[in-house]
Amino acid sequence: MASNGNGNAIGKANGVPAGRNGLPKIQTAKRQDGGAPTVKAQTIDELHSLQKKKSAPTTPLDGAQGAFATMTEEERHKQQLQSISASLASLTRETGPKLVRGDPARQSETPRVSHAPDHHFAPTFSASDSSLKFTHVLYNLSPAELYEQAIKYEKGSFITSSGALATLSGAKTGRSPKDKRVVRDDTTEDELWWGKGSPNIEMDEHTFLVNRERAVDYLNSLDKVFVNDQFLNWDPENRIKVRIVSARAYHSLFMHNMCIRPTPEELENFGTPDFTIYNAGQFPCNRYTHYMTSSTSIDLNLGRREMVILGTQYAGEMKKGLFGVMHYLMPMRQILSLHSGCNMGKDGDVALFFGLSGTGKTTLSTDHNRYLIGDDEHCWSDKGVSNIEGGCYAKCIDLSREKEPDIWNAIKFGTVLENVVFDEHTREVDYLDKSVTENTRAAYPIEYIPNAKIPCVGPHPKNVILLACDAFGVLPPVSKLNLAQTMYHFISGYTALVAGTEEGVKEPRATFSACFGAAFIMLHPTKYAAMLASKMEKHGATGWLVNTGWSGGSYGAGSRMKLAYTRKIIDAIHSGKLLNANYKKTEVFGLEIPTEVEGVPSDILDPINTWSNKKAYKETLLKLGGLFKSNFEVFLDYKIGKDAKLTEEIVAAGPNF
Ligand SMILES: Nc1ncnc2c1ncn2[C@@H]1O[C@H](COP(=O)(O)OP(=O)(O)O)[C@@H](O)[C@H]1O
Ligand SMILES: C=C(OP(=O)(O)O)C(=O)O
Ligand SMILES: [Ca+2]
Ligand SMILES: [Mn+2]
Repeated sequence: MASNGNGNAIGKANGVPAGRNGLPKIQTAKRQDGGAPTVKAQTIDELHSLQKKKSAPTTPLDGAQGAFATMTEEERHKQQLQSISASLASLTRETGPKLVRGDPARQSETPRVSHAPDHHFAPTFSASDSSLKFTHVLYNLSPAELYEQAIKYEKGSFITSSGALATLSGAKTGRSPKDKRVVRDDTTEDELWWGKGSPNIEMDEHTFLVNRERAVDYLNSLDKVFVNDQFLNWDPENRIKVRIVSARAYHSLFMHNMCIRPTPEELENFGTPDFTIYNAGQFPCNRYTHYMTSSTSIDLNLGRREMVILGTQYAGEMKKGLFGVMHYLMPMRQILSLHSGCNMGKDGDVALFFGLSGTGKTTLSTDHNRYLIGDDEHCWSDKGVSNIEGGCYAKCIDLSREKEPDIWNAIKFGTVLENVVFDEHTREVDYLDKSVTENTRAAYPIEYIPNAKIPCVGPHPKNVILLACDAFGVLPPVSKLNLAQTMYHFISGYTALVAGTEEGVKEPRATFSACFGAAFIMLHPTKYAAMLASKMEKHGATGWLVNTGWSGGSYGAGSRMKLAYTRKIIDAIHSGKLLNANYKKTEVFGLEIPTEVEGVPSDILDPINTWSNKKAYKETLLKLGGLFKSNFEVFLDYKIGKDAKLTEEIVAAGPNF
């Protein structure tokens, strides 16, 4: 600042006499008390030990409540280690792994090493070296601790300028649905959906155990493993306890963000998990193992309540794997599991956003004017809706502060940023850069969204919005559906697979995925459809089909629907205005489309107006209609619900030409 004749400006700052260059002089004078305050430490090690106070996350008890209130910290640790030791025990050897709590690198600082009780440890000559080593358990670490672990030990971990943890997921940057297998046993044989169209590719119990042993051996061969004990489902009566054993801080932080985080009291009473994931993703499966067709295998065993991951580090496998488990467990309790986002207006009006990956569930459910219940996985029970997860997983390719401010602001300390590219020096992320993958992702706790509704539950939905990203550009931006049409489109699950989320998809391609989540459903689609129909009917919900894909031509010729327009359409659905608009019926699909929506140019509402070549439009429309018809053929033999009339209506609700 230039001097303007004010004597204080140069001579003194805050009353401290100025030294050379006008800067305040450094105080070196001795204090009256005989010296500057000194730390209460005699050695450097002691000084460092002062830095950290004992706290909750790894020792979750404040002593007051709970059945274990009388337990000492040591006893509690012992019990936790016993439970984890049981999780990690080999099924073929006599000895369980010897577990130690804490970071092996820090053992000098925390000398109190508690050994896992080795109940069946009896040294024999058959014991291998693996049973003689220790495995350190990093249990429910905090985000800060996980950052340190990642940055120290995992190549490709960096802190971005906004504080997020940038990581690389390795060779796989999307899910591998073709490598996902489900154990077919006497029970699942009858219960699950097998065969054409089903995501459940079978494997036998023995092969599962071979892969399980491989994963467990790999994990036990490491110096340390991360263990997360967390919950799924905000409906307290239907909460599921999950344990995730993984080798990377990245995976542990991802699940910390994505699952529901237990309070210290809840963790204290955690007990035995209902489901366990063994994530040995850095280690491949063995191609000589029966059924293995690549180095990647994601194996689900519902009987054992376990999942094994080999040969992929893509973190989405864990959350979507658990989603599959919920698609099995919840319908058994008459609860419908939904691959949908969910939000609620100020008046308590709830909307569901169904859609396949990349169609806009996360983007459109994250709405500054509404409460976010969740972005991806929900349950609909007799009491209303509940989120399964405790976090969101947003696509961030082309993310901008202007278009998606809430997601932008959620990318801060604690958030996992997968496979993004950033400036080497400033660590500013370039969200346009697809060098690593188009499927760049951010995983953050749901409370990072300012309007998150905690607990993440709400009343029965009023609107059921089916999102389709139509790469052909012939579906209208919005159509109002009757119940039969809603069911037809729900079972069809049409969209274009957008590049990146699944391996090998490089450009949008038409796909049909039953219930908008065929990769995750475990029962026949008509089971979920029947539940959805009866719930929508009972609670008077309206169905909508929203095309978030192309307009003005197919992919390559037209362009993606403007997000601003889609938001206006969604606003009109929420407000109830669209329910009472004027409608006309389209050819072929017989969809009811509004003639006007506030804030949206009327001419785009009927896609024919946006195509310069009307003949090409008509041909493309018929082509898509044909794809719908042939896709639906496999469902014609099934009855939906108890009422045969509904089935007939649903079949008739498809394209007609
Ligand atoms: N009209 C639109 N509606 C919704 N999303 C759009 C639209 N146009 C572009 N997008 C982009 O498409 C992507 C949708 O991804 P996301 O919301 O994460 O999907 P999902 O949660 O269903 O997997 C986002 O990157 C979003 O910015
Ligand atoms: C993470 C995924 O889901 P979504 O794109 O629906 O968020 C996925 O399909 O792998
Ligand atoms: Ca999805
Ligand atoms: Mn999503």
